[in-house]
Order: sequence, then structure tokens, then C-alpha cells
Amino acid sequence: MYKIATLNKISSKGLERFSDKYTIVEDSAAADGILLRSQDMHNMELPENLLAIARAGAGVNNIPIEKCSEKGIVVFNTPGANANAVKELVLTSILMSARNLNSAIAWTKTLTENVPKTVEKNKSQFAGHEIKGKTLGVIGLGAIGVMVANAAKDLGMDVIGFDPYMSVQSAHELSSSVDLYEALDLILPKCDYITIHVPFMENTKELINEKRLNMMKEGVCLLNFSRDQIVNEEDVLKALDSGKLRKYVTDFPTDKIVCVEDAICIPHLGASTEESEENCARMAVDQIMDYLENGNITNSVNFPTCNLGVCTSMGRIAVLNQNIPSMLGKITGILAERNINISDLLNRSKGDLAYTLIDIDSEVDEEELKKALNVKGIIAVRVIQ
Ligand SMILES: NC(=O)c1ccc[n+]([C@@H]2O[C@H](COP(=O)([O-])OP(=O)(O)OC[C@H]3O[C@@H](n4cnc5c(N)ncnc54)[C@H](O)[C@@H]3O)[C@@H](O)[C@H]2O)c1
Ligand SMILES: O=C(O)CC[C@@H](O)C(=O)O
Repeated sequence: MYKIATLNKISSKGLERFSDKYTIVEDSAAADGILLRSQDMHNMELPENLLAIARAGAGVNNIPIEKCSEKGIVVFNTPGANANAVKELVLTSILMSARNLNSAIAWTKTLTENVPKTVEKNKSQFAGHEIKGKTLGVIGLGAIGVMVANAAKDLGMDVIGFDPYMSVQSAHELSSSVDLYEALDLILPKCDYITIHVPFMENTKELINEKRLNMMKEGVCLLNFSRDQIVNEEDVLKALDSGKLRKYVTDFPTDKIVCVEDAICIPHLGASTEESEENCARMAVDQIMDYLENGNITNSVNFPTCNLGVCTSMGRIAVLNQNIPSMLGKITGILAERNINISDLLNRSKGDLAYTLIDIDSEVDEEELKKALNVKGIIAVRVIQ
């Protein structure tokens, strides 16, 4: 029986996919697998027997990836599963900001009498502009960025974008009328709206700072549906104060920004739709089950994709190892010494890490094999039979 711990509320549409080989446990210390959304795992002790973590969502900055890799814990996410939900909220926010809707609605709610007359007399203070013909800059053209760019084009905006690492899939899906730039700094002065869709990593920390804010047009609207630390908040506050930034829309409000009038603060709702929560949960559950039962890896952020389907041999050996020379020779040599015949083998690498799945024609003593494979470069071994 595999034990699964959930650290956040995971859609029942996902959880109900677990077969009777699984039980949901309260105590994560006993878990073989962890399912989570945004809970911060950085200060959590990783359970002794933990094999996999599945993030029902895109961002994995709440998970200590390097520590997981060292311990042979495979970390999954669910690319694209919540992209449409975020796209819809980004478009809503662009429109809300263009028409000053948050201030206008808040003001209207303060009225107690003579409402129709007061409305007509004062409405001009909230007059906005149309987004048709305005320029939107999209920073990061992955699952969300591409959808936002294409939808903004459909609404009549001019869209320009920047992503130095764009995938072939994104390039294929992006509308050909979106202009791509080779440097972030080149798009900043051209935009009326700028939306950020990059992961939070060391090199995206404070990607938007005073220097870059100064390059932007006067009265630009900045949208951050990625992570708070991608912008330098002090610099954003100054830019709001000076009017350089007309609005700052953030899905990651902090103590400081929440009370600023021109900051539109949303309580991290980008992915919070029924559809998106179900998509993410289904994908996360399917991926973790396929890994625990078959050793297959799909959409891992630390280990390579590797899929040998369902094992039809006597057993399957799964080896997580460092991507260094002669690993495969060592592993197969140790199996040959035990007279174990290999019926199928797949070896894949990703950066410094590699993964090997080996289907074998005889049963094997897991503990004895693990001891034999306890050599430099091998991180973890599992026998599925
Ligand atoms: N608000 C929410 O609820 C919510 C929901 C989903 C995702 N997110 C955040 O949005 C981020 C993006 O999500 P996604 O699904 O589009 O991910 P994705 O991986 O599909 O796309 C990210 C894109 O950013 C690009 N990129 C990386 N570094 C860059 C840089 N320095 N400059 C420009 N582009 C860069 C990558 O090449 C990739 O194309 C997530 O990492 C997460 O932090 C937030
Ligand atoms: O789980 C959520 O609600 C948010 C997820 C989002 O931030 C993500 O990175 O996918």
C-alpha cells in the first residue's frame, strides 16, 4: 500500500483516481508520496521514505528541489494545467485596470442615498480607456504567456514578447502576429501594459527593478501573476507614488502593497478555478501513480522524462543516478554478475542527473541489489516487482 500525504486542499477529482493500492495519510513523515500546491516545504524535514512530490500547479519555488535531487526524490509539476485560468484572470485584470473598475466599484459601494444622481454627477472621475490598439508586453512565453499573448491579440491589442528560452511548443502555439524581441530592455519603453509570466528562480529575482521601471513608459500598468519576489517591491511602490506606474496588479499581495491605492491586490487566485484545480490534481495524481507503480517519469522538474510503459517482465529496476561516465556499465555489470538477464532498458539524462529503467527476466533480492549498487554516483535504487 502506498501512503500519500496532501499538504494543501487537492481537488477530489484528482484524489479519487488513486486505486485501492493507495491510502491518504495525515502524517507526512510516513509518506511515499506528497501532493501539494503552494505550501512552503523549504523548512520541512523530508520524510525518510519519500519517493516523490507532485506539485499540482506550475511554480515549484516552494519545494527544495536540490535537496530532493540529492535524496532521490522525484519532483513533478503539472505544466499548462492551470494556464487558462491564469490567462482569464490576467485579461480580467487588464480590463479592470483600463476602466478603473476596482476604484469605481469601491466608490459606488460607499454610496447610501441618491445613488443614481450621485453616480451620474461623479462618474467622470473613473473614466478609462480602451485596450484596443494599446501595446502589451509579455515577459515569459510559456504555457501562460502564450495564451495571454494570443488572447490579447484577439482583443485588438498590439502584443510584443520576450523569452530567451522559448520552447518549440510555445513557438508553435504563439500567434505569428506577436512580435518577439531579443532583449527585455527593448520592450519596456514600448508598452502600455506589461505582464510577467516567468518562474521564480535566482536569475528572475527582482527582474523588475528601479532601473527597468525607469525604462518603462510614463503611466504603464504592470501585472504580476508569477511570484512577488520577481519584482522589487520597494521600487514598485516608488514608481506607483511618482505615477510612473499607473497601476500594479499583483496576485501576491504583501503587508506593504496591500494598502496602496493603485495596487490591485488579488489573493493568489490565478489558478483557483474548479477546472484548473481539477486539471492540476488529475495530472499530479496520474504522474505520481505512474512513478510509484511503474517507475515512469513524466513532467519532473529534477529528473528526466523516462517511460517504459507498464512492466510485463518479472521485475523492473529503477536507478536514479548522477549523469557521469560509466554509470550504465556499472549497473549492468552488477546485474550480469548476478546472472540477471535484461529484457529492456531505458536511460535518460537531464543536466547533472540521470535515470535508468531496467526490465529483468528473473526475480531479484532488493536489499542485496541495493547494497551492491551502493556505489559512487548512484543516488537511489528501487525494485518494482
Ligand atoms: N498566479 C497563479 O496562480 C499562478 C498559476 C500558475 C503559474 N504561476 C506562476 O507563473 C509562472 C509561469 O507559469 P507557466 O505555466 O507559464 O510556466 P512555463 O514554464 O510554461 O513558462 C515559463 C516561461 O518563462 C520563460 N522564462 C524563464 N526565464 C525567463 C526570463 N529570464 N525571461 C523571460 N522568459 C523567461 C521560460 O522560457 C518559459 O517559456 C510559474 O512558474 C508560476 O510561478 C502563477
Ligand atoms: O495552487 C494554487 O492555487 C496556485 C498555483 C500557482 O501559483 C502555480 O504556480 O501553479
